[in-house]
Amino acid sequence: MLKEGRSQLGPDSSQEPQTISQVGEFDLIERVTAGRQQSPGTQLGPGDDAAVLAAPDGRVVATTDVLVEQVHFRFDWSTPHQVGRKAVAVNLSDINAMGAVPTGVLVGLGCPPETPTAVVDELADGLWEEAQQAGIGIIGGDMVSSSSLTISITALGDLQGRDPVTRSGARPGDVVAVAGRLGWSAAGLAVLGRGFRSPVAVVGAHRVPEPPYGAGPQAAVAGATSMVDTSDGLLADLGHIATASGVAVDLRMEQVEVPQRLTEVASALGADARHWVLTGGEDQALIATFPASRPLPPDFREIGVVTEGSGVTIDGNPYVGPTGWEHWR
Ligand SMILES: Nc1ncnc2c1ncn2[C@@H]1O[C@H](COP(=O)(O)OP(=O)(O)OP(=O)(O)O)[C@@H](O)[C@H]1O
Ligand SMILES: Cc1ncc(C[n+]2csc(CCOP(=O)(O)O)c2C)c(N)n1
Ligand SMILES: [Mg+2]
Ligand SMILES: [Mg+2]
Ligand SMILES: [Mg+2]
Repeated sequence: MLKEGRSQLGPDSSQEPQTISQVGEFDLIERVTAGRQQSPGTQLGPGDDAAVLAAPDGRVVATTDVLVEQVHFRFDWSTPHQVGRKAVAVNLSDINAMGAVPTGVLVGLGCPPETPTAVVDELADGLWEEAQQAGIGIIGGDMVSSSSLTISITALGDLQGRDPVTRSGARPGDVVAVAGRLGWSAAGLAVLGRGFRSPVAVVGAHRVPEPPYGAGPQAAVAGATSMVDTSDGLLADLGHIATASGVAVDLRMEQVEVPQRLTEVASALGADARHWVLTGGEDQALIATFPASRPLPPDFREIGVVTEGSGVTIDGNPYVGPTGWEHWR
């Protein structure tokens, strides 16, 4: 609700404000935070100089991902609600990739003054919906004026007494496995980029990723030696494991599924579905390595092996071309 005296409305102050500059900073904060349900671990939520969260494990997992209009999303391709969900999902995905469970998120929002109030309302609903799906709340944030709409999220998580699963523990002989979708978001991006709005299965995957929440802790319990989420692309993100662990990774292409749905979309667009699966980002799948002696946890499927050496190969051959998204390239 708007508080009297704060809003700078035009001559007819009974009108609902159309833009956020008419609402003002503090009423906007009130608008996006009021009446929301926090998790039991939140001892102090939004409203003070900082929030206070319980840290049951005694350690806190912390990660940040920033999303910028025209770089990470477009409002002619996605609704504000979808953008809000995606912004939280990509952050919770990094908590998942450490083998942790999320405990709270903080949301920094930069908006141009002419941003419609309805856009921020819907964005906030999307942010909250994805957070609440994970059983957490938005425990704080910041609102500033900016030239393009920017969402900077910090996610916090709990290791539940387990060691974090880092990028650096893969060992020769380990199996490489994946949980979640690969290539779907890139297919959706290609469809939207050509001016189409369907098929909804791929467009939806681009608008709101579906990270395999729960598979991260599952991998940790199953003894994963390394893990990363796919934000830039399978080959690029596997490259982070190879580099950090000082090993080579070889993908076995007969094990890497190229879904029929993606093949159909690719053939309609004259594109290459295999390329989407190997280098498409933003699916927020998990790639992990496991000792070959241990059974893979249920959400994971084998896609390759870890060997001695360096870099990522496919059936022993290097991949030619960009392996994933890189900013400024
Ligand atoms: N400006 C920065 N200052 C300090 N550390 C940073 C900065 N930018 C990135 N990092 C760190 O570098 C590492 C890699 O960052 P990156 O953003 O690639 O990770 P990610 O979130 O897994 O990937 P993505 O951004 O594609 O989702 C992370 O540990 C991140 O915290
Ligand atoms: C309008 C628009 N154009 C292009 C893309 C594709 N894209 C942007 S950032 C990124 C990698 C992950 O980002 P980060 O590394 O910052 O986490 C990808 C694949 C998009 N989502 N929206
Ligand atoms: Mg990551
Ligand atoms: Mg990330
Ligand atoms: Mg990235």
